[in-house]
Amino acid sequence: MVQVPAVLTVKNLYVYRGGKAVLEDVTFDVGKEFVLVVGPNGAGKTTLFLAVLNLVKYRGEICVEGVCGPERVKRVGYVPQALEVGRDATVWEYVYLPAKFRGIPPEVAKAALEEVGMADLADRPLSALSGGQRQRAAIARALAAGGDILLLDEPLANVDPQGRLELLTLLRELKRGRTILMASHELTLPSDLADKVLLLNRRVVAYGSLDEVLQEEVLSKVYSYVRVAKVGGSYVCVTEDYAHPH
Ligand SMILES: Nc1ncnc2c1ncn2[C@@H]1O[C@H](COP(=O)(O)OP(=O)(O)OP(=O)(O)O)[C@@H](O)[C@H]1O
Repeated sequence: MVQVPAVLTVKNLYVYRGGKAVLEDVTFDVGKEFVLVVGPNGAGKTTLFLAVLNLVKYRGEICVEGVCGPERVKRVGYVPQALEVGRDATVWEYVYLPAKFRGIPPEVAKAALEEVGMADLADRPLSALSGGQRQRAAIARALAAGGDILLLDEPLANVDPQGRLELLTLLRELKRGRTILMASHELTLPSDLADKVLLLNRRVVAYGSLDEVLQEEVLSKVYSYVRVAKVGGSYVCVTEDYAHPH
């Protein structure tokens, strides 16, 4: 695997929720690259993101270029699975609000809206957006607040095919010069999107290039049914969870 300088490092991470370990001894690092975070339901993908954001109690070390305390969060932008939005807010209000709280000038939020191709929709109420447009607005919000490390929690879920194509194009552009972790249930994605795959199931089951991890014998360690094919420029992976992932 190509070695790139680490931006985000996670070392011996443990998280307990509801009295049980949901992440155990998780260690990996990520440079300026795009990492797909996969694993069955309840594998700990969202919990990993919450720990990076300092939103759950954890044991272990999480650092952004040597900053391991809560200040590291200023570098991290988060796009949650369910977008908590007031439906009356406009795109601009939604995108600029967290940046405003951090004292970031509006120009940065404007540039973020432009980067996701939504500058012309700034005055539109969020309730009038499609699923794909909402995801793009959420990405702009995360970028505007200063996040050059982006944590995207299943951004392709509930997005129609056209929106999906637009999002994939945007994600390819965003990954230049940034660190992106994207949780996904779906493993059928263009192979040039991600640089690496982190296969989680409470622990790190595998971490490596797509060719290394998207293999039936690797994926079958956590999924009950797996078929993988490489078709044209894409991996086509069909998986089914075990009834009890742990
Ligand atoms: N607030 C909570 N209190 C207690 N346990 C929780 C809480 N939130 C999540 N969990 C548990 O933590 C484990 C990991 O959940 P998490 O949401 O991180 O997994 P995930 O991989 O993101 O799952 P999914 O793919 O279904 O979104 C699960 O067993 C879940 O039941």
